[in-house]
Amino acid sequence: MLRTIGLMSGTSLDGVDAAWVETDGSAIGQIGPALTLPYDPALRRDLRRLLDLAEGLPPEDPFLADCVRRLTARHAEAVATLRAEVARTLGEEADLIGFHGQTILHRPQRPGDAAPGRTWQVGDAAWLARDAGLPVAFDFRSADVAAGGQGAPLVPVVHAALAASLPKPLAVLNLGGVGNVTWVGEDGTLVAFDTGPANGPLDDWARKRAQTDYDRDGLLSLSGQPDGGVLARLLEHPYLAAPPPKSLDRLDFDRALKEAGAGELSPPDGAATLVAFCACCVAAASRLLPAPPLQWLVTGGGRRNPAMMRALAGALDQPVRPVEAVGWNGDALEAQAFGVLAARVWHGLPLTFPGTTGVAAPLTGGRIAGH
Ligand SMILES: Nc1ncnc2c1ncn2[C@@H]1O[C@H](COP(=O)(O)OP(=O)(O)OP(=O)(O)O)[C@@H](O)[C@H]1O
Ligand SMILES: CC(=O)N[C@H]1[C@@H]2OC[C@@H](O2)[C@@H](O)[C@@H]1O[C@H](C)C(=O)O
Repeated sequence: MLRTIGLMSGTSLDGVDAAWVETDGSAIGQIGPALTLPYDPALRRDLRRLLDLAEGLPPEDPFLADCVRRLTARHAEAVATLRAEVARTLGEEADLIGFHGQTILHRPQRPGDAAPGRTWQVGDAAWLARDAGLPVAFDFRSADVAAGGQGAPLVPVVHAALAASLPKPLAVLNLGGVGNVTWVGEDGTLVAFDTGPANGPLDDWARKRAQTDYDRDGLLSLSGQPDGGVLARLLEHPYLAAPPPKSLDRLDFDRALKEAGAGELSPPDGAATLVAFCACCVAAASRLLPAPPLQWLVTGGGRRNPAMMRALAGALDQPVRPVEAVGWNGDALEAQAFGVLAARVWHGLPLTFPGTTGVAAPLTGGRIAGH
């Protein structure tokens, strides 16, 4: 087994998650410590700006280069801190790093698109490999997009490995900036796709209208009422009923939100409407699954929002529980997954599947720096 450190900087731009896990890419051995290093407000703001600029940005843009340098340095700090913790608590080292980087643009090919798809994760893997003195697996998504796949989600294969002994069918719901679901059938069949926006628009709303980074503990949304009209207009979005495979950019619903009139609501009602919309997106996703799951296990920061968990319980017909109910760590899961995916890159195992990204056949991907 390889001793991996997985690193994930998700679409909510709140910081980098790092986790240590022993794995051969298929089985998961010892699970070690995990941590999150938050980004300082300036880096958060600049990464958010990068998302808006990404489309026309040349790779050598100096603002981009500066963001990449600061982002990579924070990842290196996370690696060093976690390695010290692993040495102290387990007496272990690491063999391999899995470095997702920061997605700044995600536009896989959609039906009818003339242009080829594109997905862009930034981060300096070669620099990180030199700094850590370890090989670094990176660029997990582009081979899949180049082969006509969605390039996301990637974590389902790891959800399935973790869920090996749980009753099926099972749904794992990740509520990060964007939401995504993994459905695992009784025979191991995997179906996975992005459900819709999750915390991304809610974070933007909280920042713009309530001067807070996010809807902490659901306080803002719990004090408002969803607006039926705005919600009904949002629910007409064709993404929701479209069959998988499908995936989203962090900003894909911004225009729809504006056109639906979400911006005119009061801060609490706007937040309540965004929470309700996220839950309705998940309910729409549930109608696209091959069979109803026995339960929904919720991971990602959204599970910490009581308003979100309440809305989900109301919108879904099956029990909804945080992943901690089955002993997983919902703050570390994505980082652990990128450790496992790094081992898969190392061993040349497929990362993506027809049921996850829509590639024609299981496909390998990723590259290794510092090897
Ligand atoms: N206590 C809390 N109350 C409400 N919301 C919370 C709380 N803690 C975290 N969140 C939400 O979770 C978000 C972070 O979630 P997470 O770390 O899963 O996202 P991510 O990994 O960046 O995104 P993605 O999975 O889309 O890549 C925060 O931006 C915030 O909106
Ligand atoms: C392009 C990209 O970075 N997508 C992320 C994003 O955040 C959640 C959702 O959208 C998911 O599809 C994906 O991340 C997880 C880690 C995945 O690939 O499984």
